[in-house]
Amino acid sequence: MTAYLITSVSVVGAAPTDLLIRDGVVAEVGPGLSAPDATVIDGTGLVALPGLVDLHTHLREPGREDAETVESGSRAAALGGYTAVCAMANTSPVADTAGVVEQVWRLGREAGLVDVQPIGAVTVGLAGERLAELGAMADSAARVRIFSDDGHCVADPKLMRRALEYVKAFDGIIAQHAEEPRLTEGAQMHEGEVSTRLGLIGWPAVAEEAIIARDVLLAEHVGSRLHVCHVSTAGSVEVLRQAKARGVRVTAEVTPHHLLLTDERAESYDPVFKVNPPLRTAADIAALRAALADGVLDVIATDHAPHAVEDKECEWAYARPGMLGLETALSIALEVLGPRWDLIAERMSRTPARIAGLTGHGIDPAPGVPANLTLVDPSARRTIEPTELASRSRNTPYARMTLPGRIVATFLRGEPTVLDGKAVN
Ligand SMILES: NC(=O)N[C@@H](CC(=O)O)C(=O)O
Ligand SMILES: [Zn+2]
Ligand SMILES: [Zn+2]
Repeated sequence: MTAYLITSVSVVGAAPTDLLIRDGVVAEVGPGLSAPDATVIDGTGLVALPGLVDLHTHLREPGREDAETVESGSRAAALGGYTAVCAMANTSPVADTAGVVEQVWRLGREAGLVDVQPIGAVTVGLAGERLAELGAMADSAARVRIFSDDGHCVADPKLMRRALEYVKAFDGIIAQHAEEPRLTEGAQMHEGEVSTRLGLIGWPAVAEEAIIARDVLLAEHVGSRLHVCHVSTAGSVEVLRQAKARGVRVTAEVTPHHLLLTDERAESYDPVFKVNPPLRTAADIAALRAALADGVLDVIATDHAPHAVEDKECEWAYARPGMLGLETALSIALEVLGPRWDLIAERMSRTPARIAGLTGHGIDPAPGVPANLTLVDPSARRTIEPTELASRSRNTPYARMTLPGRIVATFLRGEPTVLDGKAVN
């Protein structure tokens, strides 16, 4: 195993120091380290962060390997500075049994680029009718702790209650895609001025807020853990703020795209901007950013949603919702938050690792800590070229945009997965 000496690097924004990585851990931290056998990486101007952790990734395997595989998505993740991702269950077949979650987990180990932690479905086939084998998935080799029907809402309140009750036994979490289906029938974009002007059926903010309000009450009643996926509206933030003030065990995530892009992007009719929940208004973005800073929103999660060309390059109404996220998330965080490294580490690494129970991740580089970390060049700017992404899909909403920050290297348990900005394997 090669040792790595990273010189003059800022650890989460602190004054420059040296980092020695050896035998899978951070062996030493301090100025003027020497290690003759180590490969030296000049860290001048770079920031070391604990490896990023994504609570919400779609890897598409099994079933849509043309759009992404566990391996291609893992490579995209590593290039984005991630050392662990949670893989959503809306694959084909659905990850609703111990067999499928173990398959995804095993594929992740074989790829070896990030730790892939499968999320299990809440209901059989994501159909919202009966609970999946949550216990069998929890007891499987994949040790599933987060369950979600993401892509669909667990709309039936009785099923949602039973799911929350069930996972309480092993301190599991239900991660909800909050969308009241009756309020979003035929919806194409955010319901507001722009949808009226374009004549597209709207997806009202209240369809999200009503489910979150119901679910925090259910979680409170049951005393169980709820996680809210991709929060997109100012009203949702207020519901969450009140629930947290009451002590409800709820956590919430926001995506990079909901922090940056507005519903006006739909004016182009370019389906790359079609996503669920839809892009909202500037006022929503302001509320989401404030909530991310004050902690009502716990986590930035990518909702990386690769789609094949034929599912995206078609008429808006027929296009699948979803956008790529893994390879651009840190740049968007820098664009939105600026160089607030401690906040970035908290929202993109420490807190998501804690929520998912991923031991060894989300820990700032310090002696003895597993060497799961990433090196960022904050002064670099890069123009996003879809064909240069490692994802098998091309549906990035940031094509040809110039964004701050570049991932220089990523280490998983002391082994580089990315060096000089390029994937190692
Ligand atoms: N976000 C999306 O627009 N799409 C996701 C599903 C989801 O996250 O709801 C997908 O699987 O493509
Ligand atoms: Zn969703
Ligand atoms: Zn999703």
